[in-house]
Amino acid sequence: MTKPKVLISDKMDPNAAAIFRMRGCEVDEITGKTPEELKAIIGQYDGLAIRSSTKATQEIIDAATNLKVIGRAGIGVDNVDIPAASAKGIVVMNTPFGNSITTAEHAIALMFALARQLPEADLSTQAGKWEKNRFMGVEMTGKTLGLIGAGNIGSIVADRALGLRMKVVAFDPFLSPERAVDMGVEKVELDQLLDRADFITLHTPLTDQTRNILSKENLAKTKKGVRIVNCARGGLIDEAALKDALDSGHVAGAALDVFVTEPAKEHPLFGTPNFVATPHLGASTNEAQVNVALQVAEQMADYLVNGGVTNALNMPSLSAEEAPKLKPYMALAEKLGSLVGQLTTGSIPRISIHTEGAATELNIKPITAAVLAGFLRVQSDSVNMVNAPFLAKERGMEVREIKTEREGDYHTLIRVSVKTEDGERSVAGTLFNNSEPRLVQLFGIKVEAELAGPMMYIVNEDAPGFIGRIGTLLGENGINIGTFNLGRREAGGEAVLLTSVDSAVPAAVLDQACKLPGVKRVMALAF
Ligand SMILES: NC(=O)c1ccc[n+]([C@@H]2O[C@H](COP(=O)([O-])OP(=O)(O)OC[C@H]3O[C@@H](n4cnc5c(N)ncnc54)[C@H](O)[C@@H]3O)[C@@H](O)[C@H]2O)c1
Ligand SMILES: O=C(O)[C@H](O)COP(=O)(O)O
Repeated sequence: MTKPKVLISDKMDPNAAAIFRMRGCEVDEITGKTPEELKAIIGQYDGLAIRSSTKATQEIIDAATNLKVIGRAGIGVDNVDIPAASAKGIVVMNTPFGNSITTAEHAIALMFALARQLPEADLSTQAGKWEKNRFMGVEMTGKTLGLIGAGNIGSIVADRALGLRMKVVAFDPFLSPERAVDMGVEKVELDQLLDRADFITLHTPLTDQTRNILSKENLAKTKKGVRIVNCARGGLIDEAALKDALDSGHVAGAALDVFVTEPAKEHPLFGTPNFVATPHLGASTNEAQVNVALQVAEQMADYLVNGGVTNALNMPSLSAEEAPKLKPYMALAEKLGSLVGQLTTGSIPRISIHTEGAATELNIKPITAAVLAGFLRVQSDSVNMVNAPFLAKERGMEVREIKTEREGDYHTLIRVSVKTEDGERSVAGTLFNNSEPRLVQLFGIKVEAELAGPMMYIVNEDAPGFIGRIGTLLGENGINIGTFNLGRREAGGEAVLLTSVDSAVPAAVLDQACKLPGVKRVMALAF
């Protein structure tokens, strides 16, 4: 088996390359490439490991003919075109916790830098000025910190600020009142935060809702003398309005680690009094870089070598505990999806995934993704569990998930139903020995079949002599039968045959089968 090949395209702790090699991947470390240079080489790689410098744009993704996974050694993935990656079936992963403490500490460090004007005091002192009376700071104890965004990093900042005896108020629409109580913060609306905070720190991703959250208007609503720290993403603050507010003295200090345009080698804010800048250093400690490098390499290698998925942003994650239990269910789900996909034509406005009995205890998302992948792969080879939900949505398919905890005829069951122009059609399967996928119902007819390899599907009238005739036809054409699975609605009624064969049935043989007495439909299937 050829080894998966990974490109590390941003500066990363050497542990990442070591882990990739240890886990059986080939790895190249090539940093500082221009987009054109990256485009020229990306086709060779199965995995791309990045930090924030590499931009995984639509153009790069289009050129990435073999790419299966993009791993971000860090948190923010605004440098990855996730819809483009999803459409191409590429998993995008990040390491959501590896650098949170370090970044929170940087935010606290910048708050202290502003409170005591540390950078200016250092410059002045080392210039031999000893300006003891110029630098009058403020105490943080007793002051109010306004957190915009109270997720992983925001909550660590809150914890440290409470340790400094600050009062913490937080604006985060997704923060539950219970979590706010646990964190020891007061949940407030943005306007209240702006009105009350002596310090403001930002900890949200950059989205349409958070872009310019500290706009000119909102900066005007802040308390006079406020100090602002942004260690999250450039674009959360209107930089021109911030410059005006610093110049007017309304804002007493601002510290930015991140900028609208990076690298920020020149900027109107540079040189403004009470302004502190760092070059996107939030995650830059030895500890955080080792954490994210180890984690991203483990996660990516897991996916490339074993198909394990952790911290993916565009597909359901499978924990190490869940994976072994879910694996046979996903195989069953994919086969059922594929069977329905092969047996139905025309537009499918709705697909329903119904679990019964033991299957209901599992995370249904990977099962749904596997059904959709099996179903849509009939139309395109490039469909996988990552892009299948996305493609289903794009094709206007409603996806329903239904659970019935009570067991029916089987202790565990997955039923896949599609709405077609001729009505609802469904197939169902179970697991024998908790591990072997079996089809148990096909369009309302009970059967028992293993869906594997090349198969032939026949719908016929139940009548004596049919089995002999079909056996003879296949035998005369040198096609060996593996399994022979029959089912019927009632004696003499509609019957189905699903037979596995050792070689694909040629079109001419399918034609001859179609002409046998009582045969209504014949199809070759493949699993
Ligand atoms: N400077 C750096 O080097 C550095 C390092 C790590 C992370 N970051 C950035 O910090 C940010 C936060 O990271 P995190 O790990 O805490 O993320 P997180 O997802 O854990 O938390 C983000 C929080 O923002 C909240 N949020 C979303 N929309 C909001 C809105 N409109 N208003 C207010 N709150 C909103 C979410 O509810 C969530 O609680 C990310 O953008 C990340 O990229 C920067
Ligand atoms: O989102 C992140 O993790 C930070 O912005 C860190 O970025 P970096 O890996 O480029 O330092």
